[in-house]
Amino acid sequence: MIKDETAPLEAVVLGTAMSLGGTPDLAHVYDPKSREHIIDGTFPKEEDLIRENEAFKAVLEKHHVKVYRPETLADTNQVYARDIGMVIDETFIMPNIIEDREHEKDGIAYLIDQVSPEDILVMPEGAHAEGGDVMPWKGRLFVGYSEEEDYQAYKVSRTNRAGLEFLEQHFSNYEVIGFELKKSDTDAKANALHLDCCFQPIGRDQCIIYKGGFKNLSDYEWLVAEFGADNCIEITQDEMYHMNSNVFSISPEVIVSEAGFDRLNTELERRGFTVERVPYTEISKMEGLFRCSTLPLKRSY
Ligand SMILES: NC(=O)NCCC[C@H](N)C(=O)O
Repeated sequence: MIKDETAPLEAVVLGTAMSLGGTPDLAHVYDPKSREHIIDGTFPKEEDLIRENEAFKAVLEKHHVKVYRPETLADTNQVYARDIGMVIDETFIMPNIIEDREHEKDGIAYLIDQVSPEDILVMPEGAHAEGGDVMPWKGRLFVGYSEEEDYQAYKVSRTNRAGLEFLEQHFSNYEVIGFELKKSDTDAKANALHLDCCFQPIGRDQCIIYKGGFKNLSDYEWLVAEFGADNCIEITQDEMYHMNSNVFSISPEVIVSEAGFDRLNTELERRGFTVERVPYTEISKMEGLFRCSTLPLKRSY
């Protein structure tokens, strides 16, 4: 059962960096930050990614979370488990994701086999959504998406209107609210790859938000009004680039955050959160962080 972003976590799929397949060539890159690091010769090494990813696993286990791993597929980047499936209520949704990453789904097939068939929802052709864009929160379903023009124009546009409408049809118990995101295939500072790259609810009624990630100012303003300005931690463009909104909630009180996010971590502690600091800078080079690395299966209510 998953109804929100922060209830105490019981079980999760954590992506793996094993058998990453080395540095991709530019023809096979699908986000601007990886692209930047390939060009600069700073694309992360598998051993460093594994070290960071295992440190995250240790923190999850310290908090008694059952951690499942994808089956390792040869030469496949499986770090970001978030995007390849999603759980809403008791339903496991198998979405249509970017073709370059479709193969990653094979790694979690063994887990999906354990879900009863009536709890599996397969997205129809033409509807696209990735888990990083989808967030249940207090009876609402926040969805980052692109309208057709952007969806066709950008590789980093991953959820389309048909995906949004599919969620609307199947989760009529939620009020589905779509937010168009700003996209760039070449400039990571001008790109909100997924909704969780510019926004995430935390605690019971707070959020982390980057204004510039929203294509329409009115969406950002709506969220700030909804959460209340005092309950929003606003982050800068640089903080967005370093993925400050992509922390991960183990519970309403405990947040996993990057060890070097000084301003954010201090602010979270000032607000009463327990911050579990994990070094994750190498993983951040591929335009994802903690939330992106996880696919929560069960939170307790
Ligand atoms: N939820 C997320 O934002 N996931 C990060 C995915 C990063 C990966 N390089 C991608 O472009 O799909």
